[in-house]
Parts: sequence; structure tokens; C-alpha cells
Amino acid sequence: MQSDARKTALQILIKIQAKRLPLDLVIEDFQNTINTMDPKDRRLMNAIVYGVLRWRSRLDRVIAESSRTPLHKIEPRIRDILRIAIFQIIYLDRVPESAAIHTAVELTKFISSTRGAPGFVNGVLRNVQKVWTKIYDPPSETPFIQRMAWKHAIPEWMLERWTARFGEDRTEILAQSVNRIPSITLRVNRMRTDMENLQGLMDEKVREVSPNPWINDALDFSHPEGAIDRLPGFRDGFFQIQDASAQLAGLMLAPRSGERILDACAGYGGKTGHLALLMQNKGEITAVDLNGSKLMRLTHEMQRLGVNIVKTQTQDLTNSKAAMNLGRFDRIFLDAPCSGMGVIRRNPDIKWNRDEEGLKNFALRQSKLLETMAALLKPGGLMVYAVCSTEPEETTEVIDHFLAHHPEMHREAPGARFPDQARTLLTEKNDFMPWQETFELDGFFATALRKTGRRKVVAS
Ligand SMILES: C[S@@+](CC[C@H](N)C(=O)[O-])C[C@H]1O[C@@H](n2cnc3c(N)ncnc32)[C@H](O)[C@@H]1O
Repeated sequence: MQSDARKTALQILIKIQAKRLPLDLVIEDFQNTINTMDPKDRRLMNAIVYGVLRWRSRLDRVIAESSRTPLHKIEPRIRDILRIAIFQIIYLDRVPESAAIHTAVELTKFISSTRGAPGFVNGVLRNVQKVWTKIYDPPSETPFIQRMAWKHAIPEWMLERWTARFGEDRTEILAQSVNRIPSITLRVNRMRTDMENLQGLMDEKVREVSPNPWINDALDFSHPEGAIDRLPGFRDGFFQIQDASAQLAGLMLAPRSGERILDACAGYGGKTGHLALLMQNKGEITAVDLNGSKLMRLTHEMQRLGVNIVKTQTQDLTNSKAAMNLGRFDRIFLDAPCSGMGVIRRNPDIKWNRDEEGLKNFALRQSKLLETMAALLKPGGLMVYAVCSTEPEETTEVIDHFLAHHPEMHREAPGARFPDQARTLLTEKNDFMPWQETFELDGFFATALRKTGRRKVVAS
């Protein structure tokens, strides 16, 4: 019988590759299967999926060196099986080489009807041990960009733009950091419990639990014993998982009890839960997303947290006319869809699913969303524009372009709710822009924009 861990890992990798779908969405699709796995299998499955995506181009180099068939001519599903096996041989000490090869051959029989496929996989993998140590690291004379791409498994186009912006030294640190496995951060639900109680509950089920240095009411931890929803206090709504960067962006909006808030692009409700907490569950939050099934999950999430001030609406917010049906808001959080290039360490598929053209398309969509938000914000109101990226197209350039066309909107420094210790993460213009390589935070961008008056219509 084929091990569930490897089979599920393979199915996830095939789906990501074939449909260019984001890892988190694909994992969602497999959640029922994952929930039935025992913790050991689930850990192995996670290690394989994330490991293969993290090191993909390096693993492919080993395949190319070990196979007589050129890499691009190998059937994509067989390529994924080879990547899974090579990842185990190189990175997972606990898996003997023979087991990695045997399970790869079994997987091949399971998914391929091509007669020679199992023999081909067996033959390639028998060569791996001989070749991988010779070619895994680049020769020292390799030019910088190619050396970084080889060593850290990062596409050259990303390294080129980072090197042009930051120089070689910082790019190297950034390249290393995107492959580090980050700790997980949770936000304590103060309506249900407190830090001390939750830390006590967590202590036995996770490792390295400690208060997050940037923000109050947040705990960092690693190596959860099982799935997050099995951790103590989860079912009781004691916490929500959310990186400190995203929490700091929520504090920039600083919503108050009784206000009318729009959570635009609300997704599964990470920000919604935080905003409701800041409002002490008093007032009204309208959570909007293009994806209705995400909003259904958001509704369950709010029930779990004990939040009852949220109503949801499935809507395309790039259509500013249609959005007027939502009414006007005191504050708006726009968590815009983006490349996610600040969170590669959590979503390593982003390395292989993005290109420069795509950044321009994101920027166009972000600009349209900002236009809608400008119309929905009450005079005197505040909005926060946020993306989990630090690429200029999606951050400063989008905002500078927007402000040039909206004299009624102004950047504003975060208010008193923003923690003092995090002010070092603000730029000269008061944009919040932490760097993942320096601060152990997700790469992020958020800016607060105040609407100071009505927009003047200029006669042409
Ligand atoms: C960055 S994610 C939101 C994450 C969420 N706010 C959270 O904290 O968990 C961006 C969201 O924008 C949604 N989206 C994309 N295009 C949209 C549009 N035109 N109108 C409304 N929502 C959109 C996506 O479905 C996705 O859920």
C-alpha cells in the first residue's frame, strides 16, 4: 500500500503545477484527507510539499544530471515523483534512500500507465547518490545572479530586481531568508482568554512558544504537534493565526467601537477577526470578497471567535459603480490581492508561479480597487491599503499614482494604537514596510490614507 503522506504530497504538487493554483488553496482542497492522516504522516507530507517547492530548481538540476532524458521531456507528474524522492534522499535523514526510491517506484505505478515509467524512475534515482554532491552547489566562479539562483533555488528575474534595488550583500541575505522556515504567530482573542492562559495551554503542544517582540497579545511558536485546529483553545476561539506584520497593519486602521467598517478583500477573515476585536465587537463590519466560499468560511470563523458584528457580501470591488450599494464607511481596510512576494517563506510556490508581467497586472487591479475605496470612504475617514509584498509596482508606485489623482487623500502616520517598538519599521513617508530578511516578519506594505475633504471635480 502506498504511503498516504507521499501520495497526498504528489497530488498537491501535481495540482499546483498543472493549474498554477496557489499552495494554500490547493491544501484547502485536500483538507479532508489531511485531517484523517496521523500526525507523523501529516508532518512528512508537509515537509515534502514545502521542501520540494522550496528547492525545486535545485532538485531539477539533480534530475537533469541523473537522467538521459532531458528534464523538459519528462512527463510533469513523473518529474514531481522524482523531485519528491530526491528531496527525501538529500534532506530527510530519517528516510533511508532505499525507502525513498521504493515509494517513488510504487507511486509511478499508481499514477502512470506508461510501461517503462517505473523502470525509468528507478534508474534515475539509482544515479542520484553518485551525482548530487558534485553538482548541488555552484562553482565559486559562477556570476552572482546565477550563483544565488542555483544555491537558493530562486528565479533569476527575482534576484535581478532585488540586486538592482538592494545590492548584492542584502540580496544574498534576502535569498537565504526566503528559504527559512518561519515561526507561526497567533493573535490572542482577548474577548475569550489572555496571553498567560493561552501560553500555558500551548506549552505542551508546540515548541518555542514566546511573546512576539513587535506586538502585544501575540505569541510565536513552532512545530505544532498536530493540525492548528487541534491545538488547545482553537475550538473555543481563543486565538487566530496571523503574522505580526498583518496584525500591525490592522492596528494602523485603529477602528473604534460603533463605527462602520469595510473589510475589502476579506478572504477567510484574518483581518476581520482582528478589526472586530479592536472594536470590542461593537459596531458593524462589512466583509467583502470576490470568492463566496471564502466568505462562508469567514462566517464560521467569526462564530468560532464569538464575533457577531460582521455581515458578508460577495462582490467584485473593481466595479466601483456596483460597489456603491455597500454605502459609505468610517474606515476601510483594503487587503489587496498581490504577488505575495513578501511571504515566499510561507508560500514557496510563489517562486515558480509569478513573473514580472504579473506584477503589472496586480498593480492594475490594485489601482482599480483603490479607486472604489476612495468613493466608499466617508469624508474624514481613514483607509489602510495593505499587500504582502514589498515590490515597488504593488506598493509605493500604486500609492503615489493614486495620491497624484486624489488630492483629497493624504498619507497619515499610524496613531497611538501602533506600538512604539514597531515605529522603526516605518519609512520616511510613514509607510509600514518590514523586510522579511531583517526582522523575522513577513515582507509587507501598509499605508494609512486619510480623506480630508470631498474630491474636487475639475472642469475640463
Ligand atoms: C490578500 S487576500 C485577503 C486576505 C484576508 N484579508 C485575510 O486577512 O485573511 C486578497 C483577497 O482578495 C480577494 N479578491 C481578489 N480580487 C477581488 C475583487 N476584484 N473584489 C473583491 N475581492 C477580491 C481574493 O479572493 C482574496 O481573498
